[in-house]
Amino acid sequence: MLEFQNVTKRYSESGDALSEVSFALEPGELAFLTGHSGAGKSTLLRLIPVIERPTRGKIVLDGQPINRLTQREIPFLRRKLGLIFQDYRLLHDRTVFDNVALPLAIAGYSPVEIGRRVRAALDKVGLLRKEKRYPKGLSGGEQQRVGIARAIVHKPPVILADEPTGNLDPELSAEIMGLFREFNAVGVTLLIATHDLGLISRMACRRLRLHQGRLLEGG
Ligand SMILES: Nc1ncnc2c1ncn2[C@@H]1O[C@H](COP(=O)(O)OP(=O)(O)OP(=O)(O)O)[C@@H](O)[C@H]1O
Repeated sequence: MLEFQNVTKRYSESGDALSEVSFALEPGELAFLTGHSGAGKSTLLRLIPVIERPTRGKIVLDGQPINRLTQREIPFLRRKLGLIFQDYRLLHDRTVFDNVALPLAIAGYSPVEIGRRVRAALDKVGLLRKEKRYPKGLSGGEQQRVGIARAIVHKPPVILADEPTGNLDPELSAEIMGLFREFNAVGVTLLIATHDLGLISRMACRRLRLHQGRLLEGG
């Protein structure tokens, strides 16, 4: 479903953030991406939606090599991905409903279809009754669940999460991980970057470990 072949990412300011990284995730796999601060986790995740491009090497998503995609083709690639961030990245002047609806509105879905899909996504994360609220009035865990609903509303086959529980206490983190497991149980492929080694040990999943831009384990 996702393959990295000898991927290197060099920043002119700071050198190689990733060096010769190779791994493959099968459809329906759930893997954690770990490593010290600055190991290259965020860089690796940013290459997949083509927020950044690799310096060398090849990346294949769902059978499609993504290296040479044009700017026009990138939105179609991103429809296969659900992106989840540590800081939620919600729009604070929009309701919960509108935040989750945003990707569908951009993709041109009809209002009826948007309503149906947004409510299904909010139901999945347990926030159906809060659709009219604004993000500021929600707890951190609830805000992250809005971020997750937004990431899954278009039913992507792959979810990428960058420190999704970084701002949450252990109980809420476990809740979020429970949601990821549910998505995984219906066949979604997940790659989750995290520092939380306790959480990883409890989940018994594959671990890709980066150290100074190199994949030391799990490749
Ligand atoms: N846009 C950028 N321009 C220049 N250097 C960058 C850029 N983004 C990341 N880097 C550098 O690349 C290296 C890897 O950073 P990255 O953010 O991928 O690590 P990380 O493992 O996600 O760290 P953290 O856990 O602290 O978020 C670091 O040395 C960082 O300074």
